[in-house]
Amino acid sequence: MKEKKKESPFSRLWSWAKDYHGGFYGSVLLAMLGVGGSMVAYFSVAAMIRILLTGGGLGACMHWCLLMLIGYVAKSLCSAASTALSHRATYHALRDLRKQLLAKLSRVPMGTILDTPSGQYKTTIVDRVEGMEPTLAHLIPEMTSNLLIPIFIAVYIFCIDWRMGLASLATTVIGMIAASQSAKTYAVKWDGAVAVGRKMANAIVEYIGGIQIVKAFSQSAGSYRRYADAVEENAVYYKNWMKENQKFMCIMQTVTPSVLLVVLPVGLLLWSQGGLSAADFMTVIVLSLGFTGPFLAAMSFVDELAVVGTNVDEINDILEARELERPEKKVTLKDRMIQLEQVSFTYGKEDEKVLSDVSLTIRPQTVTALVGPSGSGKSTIAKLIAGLWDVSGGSILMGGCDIRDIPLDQLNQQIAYVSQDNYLFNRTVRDNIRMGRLDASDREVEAVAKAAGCDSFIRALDQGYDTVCGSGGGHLSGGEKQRISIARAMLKDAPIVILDEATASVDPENEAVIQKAILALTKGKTLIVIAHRLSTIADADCIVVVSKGKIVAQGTQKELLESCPLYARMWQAHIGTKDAA
Ligand SMILES: Nc1ncnc2c1ncn2[C@@H]1O[C@H](COP(=O)(O)OP(=O)(O)OP(=O)(O)O)[C@@H](O)[C@H]1O
Repeated sequence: MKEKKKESPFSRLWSWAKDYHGGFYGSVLLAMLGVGGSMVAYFSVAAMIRILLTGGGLGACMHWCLLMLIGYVAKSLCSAASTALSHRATYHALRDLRKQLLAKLSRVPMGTILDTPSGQYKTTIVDRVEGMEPTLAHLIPEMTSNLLIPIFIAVYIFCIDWRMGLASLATTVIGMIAASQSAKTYAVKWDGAVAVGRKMANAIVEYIGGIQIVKAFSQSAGSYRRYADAVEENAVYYKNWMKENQKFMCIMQTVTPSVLLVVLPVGLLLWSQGGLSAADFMTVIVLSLGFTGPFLAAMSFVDELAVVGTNVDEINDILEARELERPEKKVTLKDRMIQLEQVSFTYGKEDEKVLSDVSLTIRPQTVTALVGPSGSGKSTIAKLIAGLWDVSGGSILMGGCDIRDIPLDQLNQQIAYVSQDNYLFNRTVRDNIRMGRLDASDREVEAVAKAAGCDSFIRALDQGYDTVCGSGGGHLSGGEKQRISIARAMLKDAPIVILDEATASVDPENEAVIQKAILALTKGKTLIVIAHRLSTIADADCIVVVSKGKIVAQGTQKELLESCPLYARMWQAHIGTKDAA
């Protein structure tokens, strides 16, 4: 079977900018008019020399002077308009591309996102996309026009005398060979530069993320090996690369403009033998001088050409990543019953099963608690129900429908999930709570905060509800973040609420307040709660004991105390801790 031809990076980039092709065509046209305008000066000088050598008058020369002025004005106006048009088209295209990338991330499995260091996403979405700017805004209009004009002049010189045509091209050909060598090494080296750059970005993101630990253990930036090594490696890589590349660039930049070194001797020889008129000789001299400027300008984009492939591939890797396969069309759910049927799950390696053969029925409007030792798989069960990951085996049904057959939006509307990390965005407290339901009024936000037991501490903050939470909620304590996360989930008013260790960071007094609030706010809803403090879930309709990825028992507290030794031990340990406290 014929293998599908890989799309070139340029056609891919061009297709990403498809809504703005008109702007790019316009900018190329204007750029060509601009370079053409700048060429008028050379043609005018050549024409004036021809006039003077053939005994023409001053009047004729004045016409050429006027044309030169018009050419200059046209060049300035057209170049400015071309730049404006190409940048407008480019930044709109880059904006759309960034939106597309972010939208894509919401459709890929969590595993893909968690397995990718966040520094890498930042580099791709911010830096690589920005790296497309020179290609779209400059390379397309400027390189095209700067290449076409010299070709036009070269044809003109060939028409005057083909030998002079060859002479005027000699240094440009050498320059092109050097430029192609530079481009070849550039493309290879750029791949390496991307790799060391990515390593450095990841190390920096990790370093900043763990800055508290670095400080707590008196580790200075220099002693943080991975970070320091990555920075050093990046610097050394660029230094060596630039050293290697320099020779090609030097050849191109010094040989190409020295066109007269060839044109003058060849022209003199032809003129002395009567093969070339003085007027034609002068015309060729002037035109060949005007020829190298645009050519060198065009060659300055060779580096950009070389990096396009790597940048486009990196962006494309995200755009083409496998998506969670979900239908678009809403389905009818019979009820809100959740059923796990022989669910197995692995985060990565097939032989490292985190859950195996888990079957569980969660009836609507009941409280189900998942308990068990650390690492037994409780959070994983919650994440699978919330649809953050796909099961590896078996199925999860909601209202009789496999959750893989429910559109992501519809599933999201059914579930409010408070995760362990209680992540808050670097926005105001009000905005963070409002993320539960974007159209909620200020009054509704405050009412839900009051119900979740956080109104009084929010009001005590410097700016009250308008206090900015800091990156990841860093300006607030663990318990405060947790309570705001609960309020956010409550505002969503989804029929199913999943609380993953929602009371772990709260002191006993507040825990009681929150428990009361949670019970009041989840009245009539299905509540799935994961709590290490067993006293908080003692009244649950069903307590599910998870151990080593399996469900070992389920029932009420009373039933489990009698029938499940693991639960009885956990309860005793919990009571013991409480007594000790
Ligand atoms: N993103 C992940 N990638 C790989 N392994 C993971 C991931 N998340 C959890 N695990 C592993 O899966 C197992 C179950 O983890 P899970 O968080 O579900 O346990 P848990 O019972 O909720 O634990 P805890 O009570 O300590 O939160 C653990 O061995 C854990 O190391």
